[in-house]
Amino acid sequence: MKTLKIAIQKSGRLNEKSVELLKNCGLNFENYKSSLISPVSNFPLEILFLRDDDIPEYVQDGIADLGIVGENVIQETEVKVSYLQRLGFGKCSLKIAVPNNTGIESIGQLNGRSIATTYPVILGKFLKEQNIVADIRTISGSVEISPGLGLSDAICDLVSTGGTLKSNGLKPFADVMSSEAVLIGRAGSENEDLIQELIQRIQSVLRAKETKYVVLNVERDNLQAVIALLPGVKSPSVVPLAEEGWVAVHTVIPERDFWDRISQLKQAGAQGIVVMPIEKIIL
Ligand SMILES: Nc1ncnc2c1ncn2[C@@H]1O[C@H](COP(=O)(O)OP(=O)(O)OP(=O)(O)O)[C@@H](O)[C@H]1O
Ligand SMILES: O=P(O)(O)OC[C@H]1O[C@H](OP(=O)(O)OP(=O)(O)O)[C@H](O)[C@@H]1O
Ligand SMILES: [Mg+2]
Repeated sequence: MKTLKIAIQKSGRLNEKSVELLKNCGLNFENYKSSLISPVSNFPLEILFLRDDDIPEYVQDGIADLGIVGENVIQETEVKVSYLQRLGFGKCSLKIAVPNNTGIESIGQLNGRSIATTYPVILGKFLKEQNIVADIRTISGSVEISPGLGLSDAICDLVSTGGTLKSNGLKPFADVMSSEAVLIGRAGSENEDLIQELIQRIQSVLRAKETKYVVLNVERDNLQAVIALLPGVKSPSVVPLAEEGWVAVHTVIPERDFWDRISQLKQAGAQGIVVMPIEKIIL
């Protein structure tokens, strides 16, 4: 049988979450710091540990069948790959930032200025769309210190908490793109069946992350009111309790409005609410 290859980041921001996702899919593999390639013992898959910049090209060229990488890297490398699944981690934004005390107040004032970045392709396209002609200074890291060193008037870099900008006396000025980790592949792969199997496993893990399993007790008289508040995968399971007139309701609740729903359920008569994490939801 053919063995698939998936490329993930060797070390850095996406490594841990990528490994965790694959492990949660039930894949068994060793994850030594020195491993560059690791076979999966219970699925026809090998994991390649790479610099994230190389991942889109490896997938485009068919060296890897799949990859996990930030959208920012895909856009910057301008490769042709298919987005198979958004993964919900590595969320950040690419922003232009300027020193706190700068005279630059509007986007038009970037004309004729210099902007340091590790993303010259994305920034170049953005400036063109905005009809700005600026001097893009491509550097390979520590972008935030360049205005302080007199290397540039502004920067364009990834931001999540904003802590790095703040500690370097910079403020966000314009949003260029938002990004998260995505699963990428190549159109027309000959291993479509195996790829689909892996995507379904990944989706079942992602679905489970967004929901909680809830068991609650309620008097039969209040059962309909409680059921009306439950979304559930299908209708909830209702199990009679030893105590006459009471039932246990088993259901699945989305994480996003969890606490609102729990307080509504309590008001409707739910008691003894037990909440459990879900490992996988297979549709
Ligand atoms: N502050 C952040 N918060 C959340 N996600 C981030 C942040 N910074 C970067 N990312 C995402 O994580 C990806 C990897 O970031 P990292 O800093 O590890 O890259 P790198 O230094 O280029 O790593 P490599 O050594 O693999 O080339 C980025 O391309 C981006 O998609
Ligand atoms: O808004 P914040 O939460 O402060 O995050 C932003 C920082 O994170 C990224 O760098 P990272 O820490 O990954 O280091 P790197 O420059 O070595 O890639 C990015 O290049 C910023 O410097
Ligand atoms: Mg990189």
